[in-house]
Amino acid sequence: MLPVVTAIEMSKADKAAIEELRIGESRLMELAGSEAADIILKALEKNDNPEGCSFLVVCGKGNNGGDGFVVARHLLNRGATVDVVLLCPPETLKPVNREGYLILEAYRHHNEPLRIFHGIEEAIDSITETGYSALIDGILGTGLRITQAGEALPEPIASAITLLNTLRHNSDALIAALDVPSGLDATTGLSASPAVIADLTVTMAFLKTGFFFNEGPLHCGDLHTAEISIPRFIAEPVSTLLTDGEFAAEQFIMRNPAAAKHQNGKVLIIAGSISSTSSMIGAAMLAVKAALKTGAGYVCVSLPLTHAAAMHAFAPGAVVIGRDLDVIAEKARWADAVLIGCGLGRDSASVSFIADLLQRKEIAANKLVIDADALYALALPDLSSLSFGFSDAILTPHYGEMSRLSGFSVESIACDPLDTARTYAEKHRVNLLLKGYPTVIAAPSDPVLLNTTGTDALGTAGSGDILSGMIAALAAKGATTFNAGAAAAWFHGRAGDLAGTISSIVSAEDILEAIPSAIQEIFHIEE
Ligand SMILES: NC(=O)C1=CN([C@@H]2O[C@H](COP(=O)(O)OP(=O)(O)OC[C@H]3O[C@@H](n4cnc5c(N)ncnc54)[C@H](O)[C@@H]3O)[C@@H](O)[C@H]2O)[C@@H](O)CC1
Ligand SMILES: Nc1ncnc2c1ncn2[C@@H]1O[C@H](COP(=O)(O)OP(=O)(O)O)[C@@H](O)[C@H]1O
Ligand SMILES: [K+]
Repeated sequence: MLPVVTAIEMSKADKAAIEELRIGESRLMELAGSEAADIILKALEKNDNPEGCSFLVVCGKGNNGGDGFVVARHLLNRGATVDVVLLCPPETLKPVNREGYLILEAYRHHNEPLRIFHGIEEAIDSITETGYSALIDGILGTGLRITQAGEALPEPIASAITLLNTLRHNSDALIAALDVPSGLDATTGLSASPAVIADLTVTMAFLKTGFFFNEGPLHCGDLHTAEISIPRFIAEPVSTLLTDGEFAAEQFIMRNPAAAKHQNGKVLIIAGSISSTSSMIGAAMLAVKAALKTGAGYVCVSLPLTHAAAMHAFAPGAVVIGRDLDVIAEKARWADAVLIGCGLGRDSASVSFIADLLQRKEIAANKLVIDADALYALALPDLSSLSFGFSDAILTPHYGEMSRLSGFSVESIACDPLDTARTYAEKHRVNLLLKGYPTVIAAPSDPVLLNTTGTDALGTAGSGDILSGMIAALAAKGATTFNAGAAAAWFHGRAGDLAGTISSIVSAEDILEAIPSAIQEIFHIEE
């Protein structure tokens, strides 16, 4: 799994590479610039013949601008035409960046196809053509910190960003951002005003957390990582990792050829409810079917027995038990994992039923997936300490449920889901899967995982019930609830992708049907 770092973690890794490994800063910058030039030319499909291509490289006063000077030189070396805009007086550049700039000045004396504009006004006055192949953004990188979305950037940075976005809009030129699209906070993904909208981002050494949250995905375009000789070990321990297919495959434990149903993952699902005014049996049905489609050998579901026939018609393989607490506790002892919550209801009788269940040792000591109405109950002040008694549990809130559990507003959770999930998991000593895009999976101490599979295809009623059933199945088959949560999020996202070509019309039933393909696909990747 790839590391994903904050701006502070990146700067620590830079510092460690320079001080501990004694890699010179100019060596890092040389690699950053030459790799970026290579990646940009490949993205333009001009790697074999860059001659005839022209580039505009805009350089700020920090090291991001330093990367820009190196990119400009390598593009010139490959035969391209280059215009460079320097946004600050050259004498204010720090030595490593001034060196890059002075080399370019020296190139000019050799009649290279290079123009250097000093200041944004000179650039705007001189740039008449719109025939650039790409516009390269070396204005701001990980050094930018913003405190709120839409924060105004000062001049000349604001005009430089506007120039890039306008040229992109009025021509065929792509914007390639160096390290981070300028104006985007590399840690939070909050964007300043204005901020570069890149077609591709060539990031140095490691992906940044800000690419995945808030406005990050809207600004980055295609993500490429440049290897700049900052080895992974120097960034350890990594606090955030990106899930991938290989990780998901490892958590999917295959059936033993000689194994019977009760050896292939026994799941107990306590879900669904019926009142005089409504029925939420569908939530139980989706969770049950999802667990079966994810390969659970045996699924038992507790729901009002009046609905057993409907459940049998939908999922004949499932066994139905009623609501007797002792019968449920006995089944929990039999099960390898228990899922509680989907559609259980929020009236006082349902809440006390859930509280009774969560205090039963057969349930609390088992692998436990807690979703929906069980999260509602757990958020009540009297019950919030119950999570300390769980052996291996995962809570699966969306932002609304997280708000109730944590007391933070949905807005503040959306602003920093990574920190919200990490802090809650640490404080309550429980695993937490915070649903969203991306989904964040946090444990009390392990690194946090990010899952980026899935699209708005998953934004349909019942999609979360399906995810819970999938987590319970993977946990029952042998994974820890943390790993089962992260792997299920991966498969769930892929099932959404495979469920239909038009994401806007994907339904919960379509996602269910696509689960086997999403799992099979992983094993094809591995072959
Ligand atoms: N050794 C290193 O540190 C390496 C750094 N590299 C590059 O260096 C970049 C980071 O360089 P720097 O730390 O110099 O920072 P930047 O080049 O990102 O620029 C920081 C500048 O932005 C200004 N700034 C910060 N917040 C602002 C705000 N809210 N409004 C207006 N201005 C603001 C700062 O005063 C500073 O002048 C990386 O993104 C990467 O491109 C790479 O060359 C690899 C090696
Ligand atoms: N636009 C989206 N992109 C990616 N994933 C999404 C999107 N919208 C919803 N999802 C995913 O769909 C699921 C919805 O869960 P939830 O809100 O609990 O649904 P329900 O309560 O209807 O079962 C979560 O896993 C969430 O991450
Ligand atoms: K940049």
